[in-house]
Amino acid sequence: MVDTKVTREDALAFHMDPTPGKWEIQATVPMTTQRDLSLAYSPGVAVPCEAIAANPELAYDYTNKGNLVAVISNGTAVLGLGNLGALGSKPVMEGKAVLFKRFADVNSIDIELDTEDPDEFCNAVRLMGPTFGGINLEDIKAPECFIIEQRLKEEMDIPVFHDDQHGTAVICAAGLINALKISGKKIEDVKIVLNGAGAAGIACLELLKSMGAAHNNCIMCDTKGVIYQGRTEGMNQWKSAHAAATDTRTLAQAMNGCDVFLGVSAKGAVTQDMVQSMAPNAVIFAMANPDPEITPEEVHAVRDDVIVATGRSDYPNQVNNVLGFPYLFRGALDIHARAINDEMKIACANALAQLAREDVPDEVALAYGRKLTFGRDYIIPTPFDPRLIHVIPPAVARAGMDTGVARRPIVDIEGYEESLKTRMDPTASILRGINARARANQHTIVFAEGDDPRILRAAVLYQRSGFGVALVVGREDDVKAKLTAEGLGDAVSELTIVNAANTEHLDEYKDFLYNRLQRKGHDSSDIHRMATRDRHVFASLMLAHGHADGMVTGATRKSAHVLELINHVFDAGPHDGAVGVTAVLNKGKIVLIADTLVHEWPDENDLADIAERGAYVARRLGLEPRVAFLSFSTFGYPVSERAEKMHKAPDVLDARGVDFEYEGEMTVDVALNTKAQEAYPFSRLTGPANVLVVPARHSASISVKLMQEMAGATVIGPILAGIDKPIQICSTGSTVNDILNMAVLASSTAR
Ligand SMILES: NC(=O)C1=CN([C@@H]2O[C@H](COP(=O)(O)OP(=O)(O)OC[C@H]3O[C@@H](n4cnc5c(N)ncnc54)[C@H](OP(=O)(O)O)[C@@H]3O)[C@@H](O)[C@H]2O)C=CC1
Ligand SMILES: CC(=O)C(=O)O
Ligand SMILES: [Mg+2]
Repeated sequence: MVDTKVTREDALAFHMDPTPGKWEIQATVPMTTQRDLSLAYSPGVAVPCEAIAANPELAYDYTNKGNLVAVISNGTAVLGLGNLGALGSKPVMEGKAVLFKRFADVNSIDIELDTEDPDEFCNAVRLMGPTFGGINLEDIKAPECFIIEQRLKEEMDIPVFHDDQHGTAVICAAGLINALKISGKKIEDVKIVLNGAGAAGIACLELLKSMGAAHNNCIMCDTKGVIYQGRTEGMNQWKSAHAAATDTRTLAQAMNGCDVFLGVSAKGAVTQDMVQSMAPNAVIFAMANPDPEITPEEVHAVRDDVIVATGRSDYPNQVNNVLGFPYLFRGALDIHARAINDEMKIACANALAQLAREDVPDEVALAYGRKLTFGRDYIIPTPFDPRLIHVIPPAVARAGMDTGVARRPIVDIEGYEESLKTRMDPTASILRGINARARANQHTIVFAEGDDPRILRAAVLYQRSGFGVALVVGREDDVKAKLTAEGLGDAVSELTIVNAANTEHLDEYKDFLYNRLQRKGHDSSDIHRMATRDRHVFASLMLAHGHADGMVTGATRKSAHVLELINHVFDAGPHDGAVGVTAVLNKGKIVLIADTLVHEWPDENDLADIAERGAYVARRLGLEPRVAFLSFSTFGYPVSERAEKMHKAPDVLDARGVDFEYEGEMTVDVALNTKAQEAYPFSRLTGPANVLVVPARHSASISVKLMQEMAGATVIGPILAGIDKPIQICSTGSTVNDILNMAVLASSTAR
């Protein structure tokens, strides 16, 4: 099992911070001037209104309809939790909406309808049809969901898709295609038992039968047991269609000798005895959420030849509709589809199955912390696979065009595939990589400022998120009181509190410090005071002695002051090759800015050092470095004494023969904008720069803080590079999340 423990507190905090819920709305047009107002609203808005009234197709050009999907529920079958009502279902629906955005760049809003009456439900949805490019129905119980979906499909001219039925069926089919390939069985021959005759169950069995599963080989069960021909209790027309000619009456009897078990029912419905009675090389998809019918551990305890999948992300083989609905709708929206038909669903299932059989890119392996190769523990792509967005929607769109549901077919399908690649935020995969490396490293991080509640919360999160061990420097009674005040009293026993009074290494630390500082004006009582009372020095001493792998500090004091203290223990001055590198993430881009900490006014040799350190950090983050030396001039114009050192720095790197791309001097737009780069065809940069070496510390500070304040960029760092242990220096305004990010970055870059 992948170690991603989630506590009740984590789940509630995630839904409360930074603002209640999981999404908000942003404008895509400027709304600052009188002219903007006149265009966006009256009188300008009248023009597209009249155009659309005359030709409804134009709604796809002048409104957000074409990329907007409603996730609609009445909360009658929320995951496997039962009828929680419309409001109770809202967290799941908000979640589906953000999954649409995150995985396929589809804008989505959740709508919870407070009715269990299919007529009322259908009326409400039908009336809002003009707003959306598609309707994703979610967590509506059977059999009402069948009536609702069927009626809305007939009445609406946009795709209406009940995710729990068809999304689940598509992923289940994709997984089963591959599981049967591995177990060497054919879908036409296998005996299938499906538990749960609701929305998901009926749709799964229907799709599998349309793909070749034999009616006589399939048995469906519900809370009353086997659905056999002639049964009357708890029946409806959809169950009747799958009633089997069989003498078996219970799930246990049905599973005896079967090849495939599919569970879309409830937690714990399957026992180990049932598993033992299945045929050799059996397949079990226990898809109930949040808890499966049987856990992989329970299966593996009694059988080692079974291929197991669940609906959860913390086990291998996640058979969950998150792999389907974002991409099915992406493909459907991009052809302005009238519907999502069976051919589009089957195309999606086949494309997913095919993708799992292909070589997996390193970045996916990195994000999951393990090598993924087609086999028992990898029968279906993982949700964070970046290929999904450009592989699955084209397959769906093609099938839609071939079957006549496209209002606007795609002419250049290759161009379409390329455009899909640019939809996703590349910083997400970088952050995932950093997290995965940190988790794999399991490093110990010392948090120097254990008297600050933000630091304590970040330390608790670091440990609880499974990154490794967090040590906090502080007084035990103070840390306990502060954790308790933060509502984290239970974390007191989890965190290791370190200080001069409880370490056995104090003499060793003091000797080390005395040796370094005796000729720098510090006597032994200074040394004692520093080692015992200054938490920055104490934490640095722990790091220097290998009692931690990385350090986070700076949340309570100015970084220049903290750096001075660290310098008592480490050679982290400008002449020691130390450099501060800050990562700035915004709008899908990541750039490293250096030197943000150590060199006040670097000369060309220092600038070359800074470039080398920046390139090193870039590689540790999984980026291939492209370094730009920034100035207000580009390649010698305008001539200025101040720009001269930036002009010369590339020559220094030429002489050093480094193994990364660099160029300069140049203005920041030339460094970051490929269009602006076209004016300099001789430039050695093959793309936008990702390491920006700035002329001085003041320009570094100004650019980072400007990005943070004006653009809302995420800033991680500075990380102190060039010394052999990672030290992260936060800013005094850092949030808990910023501090956690810094700890994770320190951990991922530590050796
Ligand atoms: N992994 C995935 O992607 C997905 C998983 N699911 C999961 O599937 C489950 C069902 O969802 P959905 O189809 O939407 O819900 P529905 O309410 O439409 O259907 C539930 C069905 O399960 C049956 N059932 C419930 N408990 C048991 C049990 N202990 N033994 C046998 N049958 C039982 C019910 O039987 P009866 O008819 O007798 O009441 C009913 O037929 C949920 O756990 C859900 O989380 C759903 C969609 C996607
Ligand atoms: C995954 C999903 O949609 C469900 O469990 O209901
Ligand atoms: Mg669902």
